[in-house]
Amino acid sequence: MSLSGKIAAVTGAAQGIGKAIALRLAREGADIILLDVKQETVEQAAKEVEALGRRAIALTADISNRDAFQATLKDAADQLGGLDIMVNNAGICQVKPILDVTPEEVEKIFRINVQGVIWGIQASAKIFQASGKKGKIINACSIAGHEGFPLLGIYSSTKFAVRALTQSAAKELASSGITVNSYCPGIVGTDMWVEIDKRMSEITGADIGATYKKYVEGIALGRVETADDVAGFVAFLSGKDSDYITELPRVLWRQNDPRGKKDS
Ligand SMILES: NC(=O)C1=CN([C@@H]2O[C@H](COP(=O)(O)OP(=O)(O)OC[C@H]3O[C@@H](n4cnc5c(N)ncnc54)[C@H](O)[C@@H]3O)[C@@H](O)[C@H]2O)C=CC1
Ligand SMILES: CC(=O)C(C)=O
Repeated sequence: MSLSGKIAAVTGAAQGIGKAIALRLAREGADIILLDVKQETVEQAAKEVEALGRRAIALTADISNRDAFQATLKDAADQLGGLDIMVNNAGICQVKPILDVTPEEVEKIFRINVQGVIWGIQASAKIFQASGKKGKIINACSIAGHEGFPLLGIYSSTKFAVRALTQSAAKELASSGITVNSYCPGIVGTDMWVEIDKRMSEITGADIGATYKKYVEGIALGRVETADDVAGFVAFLSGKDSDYITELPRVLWRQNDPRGKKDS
């Protein structure tokens, strides 16, 4: 697929899945706006994009700060000549029993994982609409957005919210030709999982590495997902071949059996 001539923004692009997405979209020909709270590493990631022959702008911004996030994104899009693809990837995890979680902790993760996605949808949709572009919005959900996991309850609830936002935005923005989808990885071997494993071991007493191993052993394909696996799917959602896909993931419409029997 070619993304030549396209401009993509990726949040949380300093490392992990976001960085892999930024580099993959650049390899497909897109110029990239990379945004993260980590200044040094996001600038380094932008240099890697430039080394692929693409234009890159590194932004240091916090997606939970609506005004600053939206203003820096708009400036960068103006500088590069527009925006075609918005990847709302940045997010944080939290490992804690529901009974122990504090109001500050709940507020923090919802401000980043949920509000940050809302501000990203708003900012990019307004840029697409102003330019008349049929842009693509792609949000980071998770398998935890489909099933609540023990000790990941608050995190899971933020990802359920991302799924709802994706579905609603897809319906609201379809008339502007904007598609809205999300990716829902399982266990991806990034720093996020290093942190989850460490926190799980503090809470449960399991050895370091044991929780990660247990989760990975349950994967049907027999190996952990990589950031590049996720980036490949996001590249598909960014390109022309996915033009008629919106509101992914969704529960497929249940159809009656044409022979007259109802499916169960
Ligand atoms: N690693 C995994 O197993 C899975 C991850 N995900 C989701 O994928 C996304 C990326 O995850 P990873 O790359 O694994 O995480 P990571 O922790 O390795 O990287 C996240 C990046 O987001 C940035 N970030 C965090 N808060 C930010 C904020 N307020 N504003 C701007 N940037 C911020 C961090 O600085 C970091 O560079 C997250 O939304 C995560 O919830 C979903 C399913 C599985
Ligand atoms: C971090 C995350 O989303 C999972 C499911 O591990």
